[in-house]
Amino acid sequence: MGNTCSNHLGIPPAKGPNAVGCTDFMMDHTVKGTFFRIYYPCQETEKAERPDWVPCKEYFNGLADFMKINRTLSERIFNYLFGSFKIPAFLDAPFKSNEKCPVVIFSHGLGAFRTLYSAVCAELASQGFIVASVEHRDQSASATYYFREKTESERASETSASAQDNLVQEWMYYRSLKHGESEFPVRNKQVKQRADECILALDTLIKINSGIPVQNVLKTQFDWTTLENSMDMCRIAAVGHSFGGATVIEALCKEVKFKCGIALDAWMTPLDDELYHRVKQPIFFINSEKFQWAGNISRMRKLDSAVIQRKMITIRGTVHQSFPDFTFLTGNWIGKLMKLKGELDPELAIDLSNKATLAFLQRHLGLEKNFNRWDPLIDGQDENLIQGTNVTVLQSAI
Ligand SMILES: CCN(CC)CCN(C[C@]12C[C@](c3ccc(C(F)(F)F)cc3)(C1)C2)C(=O)Cn1c(SCc2ccc(F)cc2)nc(=O)c2c1C=CC2
Repeated sequence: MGNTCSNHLGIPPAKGPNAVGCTDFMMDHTVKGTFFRIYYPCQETEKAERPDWVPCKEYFNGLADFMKINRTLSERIFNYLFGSFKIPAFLDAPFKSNEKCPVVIFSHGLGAFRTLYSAVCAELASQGFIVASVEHRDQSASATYYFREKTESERASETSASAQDNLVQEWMYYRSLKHGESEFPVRNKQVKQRADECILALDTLIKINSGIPVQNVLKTQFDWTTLENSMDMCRIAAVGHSFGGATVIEALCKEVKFKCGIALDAWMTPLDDELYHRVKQPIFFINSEKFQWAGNISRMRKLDSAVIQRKMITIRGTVHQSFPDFTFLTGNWIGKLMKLKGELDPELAIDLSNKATLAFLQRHLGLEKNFNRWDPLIDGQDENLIQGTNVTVLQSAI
């Protein structure tokens, strides 16, 4: 848990009936491969430990770049503030489920990376889902890494004794917009790559499910063959936060295997106008009260349909950062100061979002669970929810 003085802080444990395991997967040695963390229902084990929430310091460096603050100073601050937090899951715990698991592919926001949404992903896994939280290599992540083969000169230059396998770990950091560079072309190219990476992650899970051997370049203690025939490949959804919300819509458009999508405080700017009439699956927009604006909402309303279920709710007293894990990891006043927390208790906020998400997934994946008890949340029926949006959108803008 966090440092002693703030031991009430930490990412809330998942509420579902299953214990949650997590492990990492990286395919092949190129930046074009897929890299994701999976969260899954696991056997209760005492011996497995909880992994660090931020896997290595390069991520803090990347966060500093993203927030345009000095690296060395911020690395110490981040390490002090967040360095000791663990995520609510057991690293490499053995997979266990007595039924086929529905699948969720999760896409992070601008400047985030695969581990920062564990309160959402672990909750879904505790309710029986297998969740792959993708780490994007479109330079929208604060940091990410991949392996490449050593070049001749690299091999030649190293001392023969140290020559491990011939792989080099390469770090890729957040690419900020150049001065005067227009945003749309960059973000539109990124959202297309992000959707492809979500589809590649799904294809990898399909291979694993059908027993086709896939190579994980990361050395983990997890036995991937235990996932053979464990996933229900007719029940697949995409979920994402902010830029990841746009990625959900792009991915639904490209891949019909995604039966529905849930966009958490979606940022619609990166999407092509001609995409809106092409996407055919149900979509659920779960918005914060403070982040949205008329132009963004009117883009979401372009997806309104009389025949395909499109829903929107707004959670009162929430901010953009109410969805990633940071919202749980600072005290109240610093959290509000840094806009990591809204007025509503962060655990209540994410609980409402998760329950509404589960109800929507049950409805559109045809699950036989009891998530339908949270159906009223889909229509904003709760004191902390607004049906639709609090933002006033001019009728003409739709
Ligand atoms: C000047 C920087 N400028 C960059 C364009 C704007 C920076 N910014 C607001 C921030 C992220 C903030 C943040 C994080 C983390 C701490 C910490 F202290 F807790 F670490 C503090 C303060 C800084 C709140 C956003 O970009 C908001 N945002 C996000 S935030 C996703 C995220 C990123 C890093 C995380 F660690 C967790 C979550 N994802 C999106 O897809 C989109 C947007 C905006 C449009 C599309």
